[in-house]
Amino acid sequence: MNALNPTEVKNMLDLEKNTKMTVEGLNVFYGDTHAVKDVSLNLRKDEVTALIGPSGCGKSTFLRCLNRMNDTVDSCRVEGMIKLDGQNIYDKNIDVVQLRARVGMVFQKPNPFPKSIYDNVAYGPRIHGLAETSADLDEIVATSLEKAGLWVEVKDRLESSGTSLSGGQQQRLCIARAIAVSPEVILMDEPCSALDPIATAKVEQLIETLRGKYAIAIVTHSMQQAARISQKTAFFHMGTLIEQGETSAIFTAPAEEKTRDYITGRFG
Ligand SMILES: Nc1ncnc2c1ncn2[C@@H]1O[C@H](COP(=O)(O)OP(=O)(O)OP(=O)(O)O)[C@@H](O)[C@H]1O
Repeated sequence: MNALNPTEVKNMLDLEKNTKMTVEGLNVFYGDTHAVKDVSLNLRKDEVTALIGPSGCGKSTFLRCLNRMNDTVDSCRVEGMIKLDGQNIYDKNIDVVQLRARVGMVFQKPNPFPKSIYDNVAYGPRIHGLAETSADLDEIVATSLEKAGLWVEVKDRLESSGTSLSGGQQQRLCIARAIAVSPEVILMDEPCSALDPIATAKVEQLIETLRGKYAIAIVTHSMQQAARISQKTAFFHMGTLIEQGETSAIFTAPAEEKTRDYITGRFG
């Protein structure tokens, strides 16, 4: 075998250094339904990865395995290996509450708690003991709201209910809530599908500002959105990962016919 040249070695080390999560041979079943079939995919800490594909192809199931949200579904069985920084997240010694702080999630429908804006963001840091004093907590809440691009809009009404905000603001509040516990990965399951175009644009801008600070995986039905916000794209079809790669390549020169048919709107 030929030795690797220095550039190849550097590329391999960079890849290793920037990989946050690795998924190898993932199979997921709901009873007899084989929802995800032998999927292997890595998430890098400096990138947004978009998961696309027609309804029912297993995108959400895949995403929900990354922080063990599927543990809550009785019929769900997960096989294969998912590692966070090299550690198997399905290991019996893993504390799932800690895991979900490290791998946060934002859902399709904004789901703020029926509490004040302040308490929505403070909830996680409180239960994880991240603030020693109330001033520390104030600081975490303010910083998280700033990072979520919501601070200016809510700083004078922190005691108002989170549910009193507009849909787009609620979604950014949910992102602030995820950020508040200093996650390393943020999973987003169609975070804009319940939002109007202006609120969608704000969330997309926010994702762009979060890129590089967190590994981000986003399920989206909008191919325009995937093209705008992601660096990597993975195309699923009937539980199988058909193709993955640079977003620009997937959308301009897909290798697989199925991918081409999907992105050109022939099915889905
Ligand atoms: N809780 C569940 N119980 C049983 N089957 C489920 C459950 N959740 C998903 N499935 C099945 O698993 C398969 C994959 O569903 P999944 O929701 O992951 O697809 P998806 O690509 O995210 O779809 P969509 O784009 O419509 O949200 C489907 O056949 C679905 O019916």
